[in-house]
Amino acid sequence: MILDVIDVHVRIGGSHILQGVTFGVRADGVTALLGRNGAGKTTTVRAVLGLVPGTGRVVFDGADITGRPTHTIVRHGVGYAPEDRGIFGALTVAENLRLAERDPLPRYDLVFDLFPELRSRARQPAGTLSGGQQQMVAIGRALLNDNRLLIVDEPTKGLAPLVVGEVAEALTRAGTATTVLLVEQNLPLVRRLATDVVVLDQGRVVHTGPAAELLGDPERARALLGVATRGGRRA
Ligand SMILES: Nc1ncnc2c1ncn2[C@@H]1O[C@H](COP(=O)(O)OP(=O)(O)OP(=O)(O)O)[C@@H](O)[C@H]1O
Repeated sequence: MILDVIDVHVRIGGSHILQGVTFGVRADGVTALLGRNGAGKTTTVRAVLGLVPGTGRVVFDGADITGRPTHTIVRHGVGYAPEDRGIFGALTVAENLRLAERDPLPRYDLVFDLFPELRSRARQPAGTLSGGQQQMVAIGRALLNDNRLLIVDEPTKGLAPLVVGEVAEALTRAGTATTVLLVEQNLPLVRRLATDVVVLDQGRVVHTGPAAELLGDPERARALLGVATRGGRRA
C-alpha cells in the first residue's frame, strides 16, 4: 500500500464527521473514494493532507505522516487537485505551472508529454480555458513535482458531459505516471478509470474492494451509493 489511513476520526464544531476511517490505497492503480453527498470524502482527503485536525494514523509510502504539517506532507510526494481546481484565472497556463514548481527539476517533459495542450496554450490566461483544460492545469501542476500519489477531488463536478470525457482522458494519462486517489460521484467515470473502490457512508468505510466487483453488482452499488450503476446517471 502506498497510503494507509488507520482509524481516523475528525470532529469539527460539535460534529463527529469521520468516525474511524480505515483503508489502504494500492500503488500503481486508481482508487476511487465514493459515497453519497456529505459522506465524508472531502474531509478524508483533507485529513490525509493535514488540512483538518484529527486522530488516528496516516502512513504514506512507509512514513508516518500523522499530525505533520501540510507542507511536509506534500513534500513527501503527495499532489492535490482540489475540488475547485485552485487555478489562478488571471495568470497564464505557464505561470500557473511555474507557481507549482517545488522540486529542483520540475518534470515539464512529462507534463507536456501527457498534456500537449498545456504547451500550446502556455501563454493563455487560465481563466479562459474550458473546465476540462483547467483540470489538466490542476493535474499538470501536481505532476510537475515527483509525487507518488495524486489526490483529485471531484474533477468532473459541474462539467458538461463532453468535457467529462476530456477529464477522463487527462486522468487516464495521469494514472500512467502516478498512483491516483480519486474522489468522484460520476460512476461511469469510476467504471472507466478505477481499479479499486472505497465507499464511505456517514463518516465510516462501508465497503472496499475491486472497482469491477462493486460496479458489476448493481444492487450492492445501489444499496451503498443510492444510485444506479448503469445509464450514465450522476449520483
Ligand atoms: N468545516 C465544517 N464545519 C462543519 N461541518 C462540516 C465541515 N466540513 C464538512 N462538514 C460536514 O461533514 C460532513 C462530510 O462532509 P464532506 O465534505 O467531507 O463530505 P463529502 O462526502 O465530500 O460530500 P460532497 O460529495 O457533498 O462533497 C457533511 O455533513 C458536512 O456538512
